[in-house]
Amino acid sequence: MAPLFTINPSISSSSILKTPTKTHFPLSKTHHFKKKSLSLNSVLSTQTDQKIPQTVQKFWQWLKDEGVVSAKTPVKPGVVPEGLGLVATRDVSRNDVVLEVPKKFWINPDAVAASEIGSVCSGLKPWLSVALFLLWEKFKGEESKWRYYMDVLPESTNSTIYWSEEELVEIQGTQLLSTTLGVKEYVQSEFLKVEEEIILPNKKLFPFPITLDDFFWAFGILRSRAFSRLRNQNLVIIPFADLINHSAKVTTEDHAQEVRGAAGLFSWDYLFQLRSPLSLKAGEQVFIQYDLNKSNADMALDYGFIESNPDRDAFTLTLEISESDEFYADKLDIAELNGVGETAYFDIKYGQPLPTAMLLYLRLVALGGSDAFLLESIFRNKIWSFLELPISRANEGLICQVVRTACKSALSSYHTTIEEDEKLKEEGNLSARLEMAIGVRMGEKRVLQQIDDIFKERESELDLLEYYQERRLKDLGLVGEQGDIIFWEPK
Ligand SMILES: C[S@@+](CC[C@H](N)C(=O)[O-])C[C@H]1O[C@@H](n2cnc3c(N)ncnc32)[C@H](O)[C@@H]1O
Repeated sequence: MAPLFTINPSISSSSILKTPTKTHFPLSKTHHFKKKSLSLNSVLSTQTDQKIPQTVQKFWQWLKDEGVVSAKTPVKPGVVPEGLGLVATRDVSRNDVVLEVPKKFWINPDAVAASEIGSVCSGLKPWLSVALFLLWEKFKGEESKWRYYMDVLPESTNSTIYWSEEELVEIQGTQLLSTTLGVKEYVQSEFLKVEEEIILPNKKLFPFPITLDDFFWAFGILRSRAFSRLRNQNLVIIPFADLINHSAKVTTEDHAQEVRGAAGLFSWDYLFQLRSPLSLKAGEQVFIQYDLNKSNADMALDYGFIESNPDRDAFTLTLEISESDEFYADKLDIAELNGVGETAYFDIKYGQPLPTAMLLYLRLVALGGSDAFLLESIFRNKIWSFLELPISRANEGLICQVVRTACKSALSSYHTTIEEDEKLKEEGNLSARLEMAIGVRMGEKRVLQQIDDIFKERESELDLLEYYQERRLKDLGLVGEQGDIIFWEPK
């Protein structure tokens, strides 16, 4: 029998915010803010604080000049352990509006369409057009309307798309590594297409060389800073609002919204409005929750940091109906009738039960031998509900065996054990990237271990489980409560 499941990452290349790669950003002559890890208290007191980089001070002045912020705005940019962040300038109550940014300062596909490069970007995927726009504005340097914003953008993050080969060795065997490589390949191929179809044929619009590294920079910026949960806005960068950092302490996600309101002295427009999810004292940093559903591997790829919370540990199991299965067509038909396909992905999270559909799918994939009659068309409408419970000892045993073998094989492909990782963590003194690598590989292994434990326990219960034929006899009233067969006795 072909392998029941392969272990590989699921990469969606359809949307930027689920997909992307490496490097250095030599780009323009404008100087970039270099991340520093200063303590919060040392920073933010006044507008002219020398510890605030010049670029940030100029950005703040620009926001004031443009009327985006005023004396009423209760936050300002500051240097914090996460790079730049937003810090309260006075006490803020939970749910208070901390900032509003008018639509004319949003960078989204509409802004690109209205720009000089709009005509050549019209057929592009939204993320590609915004990425090109960022690069185009960046290269314009002093000429750019967005120069003060461009100057506060980081050169890179700790996202795995920027890791060196040596650093990537630390996530050897992980799904994060396969996803990272897949995303890098995807971004590279999109870059080559855009270069050939848009950049090179429009030399007047793009008189400067755009390298793959530049493109990765733009991709990383989008991936780590774009807001995607606004009504009508699937991909939008909001300068100033994008300085906000994430904290696990925030457990709600609805902090941002689009409202209509005053955008300057005489005009009304849509505003991006951000509320503080927590109450704060003056001088404290404002945080939001980026995404409750992302695993640590997603966070490492998108934002370049992870949480120590084991609830973020996850592993995606990929199960498939093999084309070489003699019942391939019937199984596929049944799967499709029930909303799954030839390949199914199941995200397993640490500490949470297995997804319900996973056992059904496994039982279907493993169906064969004397159970194969259930695949006949007369059972087509009922088979999915039959699969909710164990079918036969052979079927359930096969599932356990295959899943456990796959877990063990996946576990052996990591170059360290959970215990070795724990020891490294205890020893401390790790770089941010190494700490992330250890956290993610340990998390994946913990989930694999958990899956193995679940199926190990199930394997030990195989003799105690009730199977399809027994249930059927019971339904027909032919089996007693104790499992004894009731024979018909003529009176
Ligand atoms: C939307 S930006 C926030 C502003 C950013 N700190 C800066 O300096 O421009 C998201 C990036 O901030 C950093 N960041 C946000 N929250 C963080 C956290 N809790 N721990 C570490 N880094 C964080 C990561 O580099 C992430 O990619």
